[in-house]
Amino acid sequence: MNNSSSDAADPLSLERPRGTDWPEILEIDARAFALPKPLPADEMIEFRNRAGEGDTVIIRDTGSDGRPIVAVSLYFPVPLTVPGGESATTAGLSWVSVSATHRRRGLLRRMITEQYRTWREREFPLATLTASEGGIYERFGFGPAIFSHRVRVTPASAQFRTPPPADSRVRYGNSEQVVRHVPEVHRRWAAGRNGAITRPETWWPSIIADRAFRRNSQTSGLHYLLHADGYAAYRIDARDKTAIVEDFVAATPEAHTDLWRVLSSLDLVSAVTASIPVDDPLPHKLVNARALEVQGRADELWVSILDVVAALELRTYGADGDLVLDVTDGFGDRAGRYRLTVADARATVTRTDDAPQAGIDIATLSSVYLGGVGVREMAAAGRIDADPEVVAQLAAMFAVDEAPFAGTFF
Ligand SMILES: CC(=O)SCCNC(=O)CCNC(=O)[C@H](O)C(C)(C)COP(=O)(O)OP(=O)(O)OC[C@H]1O[C@@H](n2cnc3c(N)ncnc32)[C@H](O)[C@@H]1OP(=O)(O)O
Repeated sequence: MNNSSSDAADPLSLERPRGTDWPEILEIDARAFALPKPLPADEMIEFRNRAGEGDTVIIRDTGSDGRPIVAVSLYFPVPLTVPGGESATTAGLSWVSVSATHRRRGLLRRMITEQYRTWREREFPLATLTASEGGIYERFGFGPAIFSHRVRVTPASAQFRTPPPADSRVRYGNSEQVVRHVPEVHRRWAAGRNGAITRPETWWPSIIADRAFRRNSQTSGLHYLLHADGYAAYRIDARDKTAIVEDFVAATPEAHTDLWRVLSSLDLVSAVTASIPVDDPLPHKLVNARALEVQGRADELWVSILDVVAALELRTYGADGDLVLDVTDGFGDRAGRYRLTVADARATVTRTDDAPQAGIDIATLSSVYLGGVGVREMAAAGRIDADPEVVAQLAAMFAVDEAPFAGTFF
């Protein structure tokens, strides 16, 4: 597709935006996401740098006065670490907005159909997204693949089992130290962490700038705690004296303990909130595990396997095996039978006509791909059609040592 597509009867034209369209795109997006105002100009420039590396589509209502843009969708290249440590460049779908005046007329479906065509052409093995609502994306072959826990730690009762070191090994960082240390340690952490998103260079200026639109009059700017092998960024909400951890990276167990020890002993702070992996060791490091309360579970990252062969061959596996999967796909072109043969943790995947041992739809396969959703749970929910011994075999193959965690919203 070159610049626009619409037929004579349909005034809704799907196009690639021009540079001058961006202020209008930001307005549509702010309105659709119920934000107080569009991104400020400096943020917009950095955002367009990100978007420029992917692809943006808009839909223009050419039949209305002013030919307004009524829908937008874009993707960035998002590097994701898969089980075994390989980094896959995924198509990270984002900023999907349809004007309230044009909703439920198939505009989202039209944009995703076009994006999907581009992703297949550009040979992305996977697509990813962070979802505003849970009921939208399964129909397009996405499944929630990473869950996280929203936790609240009460400093008054959070005492560590081990005594504190003489020196905390943690210091507050000034902006120069943050720029030098934070992207580097984040990269180091993400390189080996199942499910981690490695933030591209173009993302950092906006993250570190922490511009005023990210907070209100009662919340502070980010305070960075730096450790040789990690960091934590939190802001204070002065209304209830809570610390909100917005970013936490620990590349070693020691950094995890040292940073949490400081966070959970902030004077005059009634509670510390954070999003952590579902298998985070923090509660077990505390004398009283109830000092950490799990307040909710969030679907942190959705995944869609775009190329079944490439995606399944990218990750490593917990057990050897040889199974034929019958994959169904109600949206794209991924349906078919695939033989998955795993030897020494690596897979060979081929298309086959052989009889399948398990039936699974593409969204379910995408959910279990990183090991963050269990094969047994999905089979028990009726989402995988297989005999119990095949389920046990698949579960052993897809098992991972640590639950995936993305750590970045986009
Ligand atoms: C990755 C991200 O960016 S997540 C952010 C998504 N955006 C938002 O939440 C912003 C506010 N919402 C919106 O802008 C719009 O309502 C959107 C983008 C969610 C939906 O756009 P629409 O153009 O109305 O969707 P469209 O008419 O193409 O619907 C496509 C399908 O999704 C379904 N659908 C759309 N929105 C929802 C929803 N919120 N919950 C459940 N199903 C939905 C439709 O019923 C339709 O189903 P079908 O084709 O299987 O019959």
